[in-house]
Amino acid sequence: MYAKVIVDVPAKQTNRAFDYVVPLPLRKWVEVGSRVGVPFGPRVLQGFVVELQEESSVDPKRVKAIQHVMDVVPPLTPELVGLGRWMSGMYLCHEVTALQAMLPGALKAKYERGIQIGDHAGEQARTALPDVLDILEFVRLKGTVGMEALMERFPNEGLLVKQLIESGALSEVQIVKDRMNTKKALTIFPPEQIGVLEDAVQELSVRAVKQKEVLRFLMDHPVPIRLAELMDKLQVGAGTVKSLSDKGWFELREVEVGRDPYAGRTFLRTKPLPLTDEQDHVFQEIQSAVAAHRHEVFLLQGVTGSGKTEVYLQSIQECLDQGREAIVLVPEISLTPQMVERFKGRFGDLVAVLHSRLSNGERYDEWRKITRRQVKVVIGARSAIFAPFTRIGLIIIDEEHESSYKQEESPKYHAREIAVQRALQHQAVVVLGSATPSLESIQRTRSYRGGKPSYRLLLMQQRVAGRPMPKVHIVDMREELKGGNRSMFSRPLYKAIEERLHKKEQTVLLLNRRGYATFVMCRTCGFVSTCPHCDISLTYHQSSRMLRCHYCGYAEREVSQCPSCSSEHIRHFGTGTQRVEEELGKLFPGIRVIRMDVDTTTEKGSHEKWLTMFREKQADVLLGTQMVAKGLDFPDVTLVGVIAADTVLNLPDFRSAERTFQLLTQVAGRAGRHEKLGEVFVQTYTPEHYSVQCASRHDFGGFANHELDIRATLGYPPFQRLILITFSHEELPLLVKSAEAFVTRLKELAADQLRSENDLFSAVEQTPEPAHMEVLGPVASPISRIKDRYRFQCVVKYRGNVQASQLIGSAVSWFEERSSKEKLQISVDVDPQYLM
Ligand SMILES: Nc1ncnc2c1ncn2[C@@H]1O[C@H](COP(=O)(O)OP(=O)(O)OP(=O)(O)O)[C@@H](O)[C@H]1O
Ligand SMILES: [Zn+2]
Ligand SMILES: [Zn+2]
Repeated sequence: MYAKVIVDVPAKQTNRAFDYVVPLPLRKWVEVGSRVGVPFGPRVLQGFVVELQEESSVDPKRVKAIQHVMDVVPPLTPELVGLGRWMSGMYLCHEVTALQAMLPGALKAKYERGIQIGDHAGEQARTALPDVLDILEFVRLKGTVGMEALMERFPNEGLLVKQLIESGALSEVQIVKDRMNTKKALTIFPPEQIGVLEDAVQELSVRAVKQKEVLRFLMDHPVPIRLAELMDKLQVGAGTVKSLSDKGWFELREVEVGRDPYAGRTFLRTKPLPLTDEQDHVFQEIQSAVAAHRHEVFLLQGVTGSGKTEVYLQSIQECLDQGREAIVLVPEISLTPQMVERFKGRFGDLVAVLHSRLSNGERYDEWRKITRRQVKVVIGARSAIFAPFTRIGLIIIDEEHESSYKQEESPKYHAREIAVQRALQHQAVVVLGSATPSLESIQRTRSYRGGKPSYRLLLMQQRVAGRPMPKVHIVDMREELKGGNRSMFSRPLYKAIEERLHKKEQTVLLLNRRGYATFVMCRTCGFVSTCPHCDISLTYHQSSRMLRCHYCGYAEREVSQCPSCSSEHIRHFGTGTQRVEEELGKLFPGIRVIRMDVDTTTEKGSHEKWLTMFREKQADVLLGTQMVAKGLDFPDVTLVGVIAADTVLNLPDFRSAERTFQLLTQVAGRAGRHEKLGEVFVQTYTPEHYSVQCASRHDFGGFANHELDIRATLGYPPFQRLILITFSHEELPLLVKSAEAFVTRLKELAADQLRSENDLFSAVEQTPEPAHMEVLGPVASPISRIKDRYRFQCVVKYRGNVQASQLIGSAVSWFEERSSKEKLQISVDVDPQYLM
């Protein structure tokens, strides 16, 4: 038997599968998805088995053998291995990079695997076959057995061992000298004859109050308890407990604990709520697709507070009832304890939580619950999309428009695309939910394939219980300036905050820090410098005092007078949260402000801490960046203020209007979600802009139509797709020369393909849209130098049946063959979220 193995060296030369013999003793242990050690040149490397076959076309004398297998249960499923191949073609990354991205960090480190007796060994032992007893006995005697020792002793029992692990009779662990090891905790085991503690209490001196308290507690609760928990409960020191165990009243020893980050927290079980008509309609659609095992993608557009989460919960229940599994993605910053609580409250221990604030070890424990089939639901941020489930029925992506679903480093995948790809393999349903769906997704509900829209649109236009949407006021900051107000707070917003302080209600203030001080705007008339070729605002470069276009390279000198109204109040624009906080303090002495931004939330758990404080009304104002805009559900928030809506609007990015609309809608949605009415003030220098106007009317449809028209005219997504190619080199002249050579070659390749493609189209007379591809640039990247490397970029725009990734792949190979010694780096970003 032969295995095709992808070795763990992300390089062009190793970006293919190599053939290895599977030696006889390993045959029962190796599967597609197994990690193996293979000889490669002088070294032994880690690799992934991606295929098994009876024959190999490689000369048998030259084929080497797999040395060892690293895990009993392969960390990847055959489906994920296939996904890795797809990703490498789609996103132009090394296959091994894609596979590695699917594993929890703990598994990427150097380590060894071992087998121990599991929690359920006892049950097995009673009913088991002699073979099983042999294995269990062997492991029991050794404590921890290395993979190799086990395989040597039971070469033919691979399947059986896997079954034992699945049933919990054995458990796979990491034997590492490192921190990743499974965690142990000192635990108290009360004696079986609990009555003896009564004697102990009598024996102790009257002054040993604390010790007696511990013993009494154990008599009332005669079950094992962690030392830390007991100390916490009774407010006693470790010494007190230790002295009791030294006297032999009970046993104190270390046991392995799952690092469940939510351990010890009790989640109130919740029952499904009776659905509103709108919710029920949506739920029926989703549930019937799930029940029919029909692959379908739904776009659920529901206004803020319409009760999307309840629909998710009931759909998941439906999926579980069918014996299938569900993945829920939420943006990292919405993955708060409140969010987790809603899922754990409904599904209890069937839920695993994966997010980046967990330590490597915690993540690994959660991930193991999936491979051990202990959980049926995974809730997590982007990378949870790779959860190694084998019977997926439903994948939910909440806030599907969020740009954080796109990974910025290789593999530069979009979780939405991965979700659809995986769901296709599982005949599963995808639900993309948002109050402000991305235009890409909206367009897919309107474009038909085989008579059906690619995505199906489901709508929820009412808030639950007939609660009204908050009233949104647009405040024209140009008028404020004319009226002599130079403060960053307009008079209406000032009054509104004052009122809330008086009524003891709460306020959320949003300041967008992205794009800090980068664009130039006239404070008198709102004029913003834009590129004459691209309809995108120019970026101010402090060092050269120039304004530049990041798409086409156009540049102009900084101006000191507004070209539109000749005012001298023109300057680069931006303000920080800290300054807003100071000003609040001056305007409203004694005001209690919680500031949430990157500076105040770096510490683990700080994000949750601030939100809890705010929920408990320890502050009047929650002031922050984007992180205050999403998912928060506080009953006493009746006012939302946006300090400057324009900061996003004028970013040099074709998505800036979309992002502005999304942000304004999301943050407005935080107000008045419960009994009290909500009110929103949006301060802006461009009150007439359609993104501001539509957001103020809660008019998603109007915004989408307007924006789609513009995108169609300018040839931007979703009508054309983009690929960003970035070149970098230490020497500028070489970089420019290479980038130009690359672009020339790419254009040649594209011309060839397009010719044949469009010939084909005209031959069959059925072209929905003719294939088209253009290459813009190369121009200097917006960030023109990083770590002493200069950067240039080009943007590929294409539509129709163009194999753009493949074309770029060929151009990259062509280039690398010619210039192997030059240190030019090329990085490719398919469907980039930011063109930087
Ligand atoms: N059928 C229902 N009956 C009563 N209350 C409900 C129902 N569905 C949801 N709710 C409540 O309505 C509130 C808003 O629901 P939820 O948070 O799910 O909205 P959402 O659409 O996810 O909002 P957002 O997009 O703003 O996060 C919650 O407090 C929720 O418990
Ligand atoms: Zn002006
Ligand atoms: Zn331009």
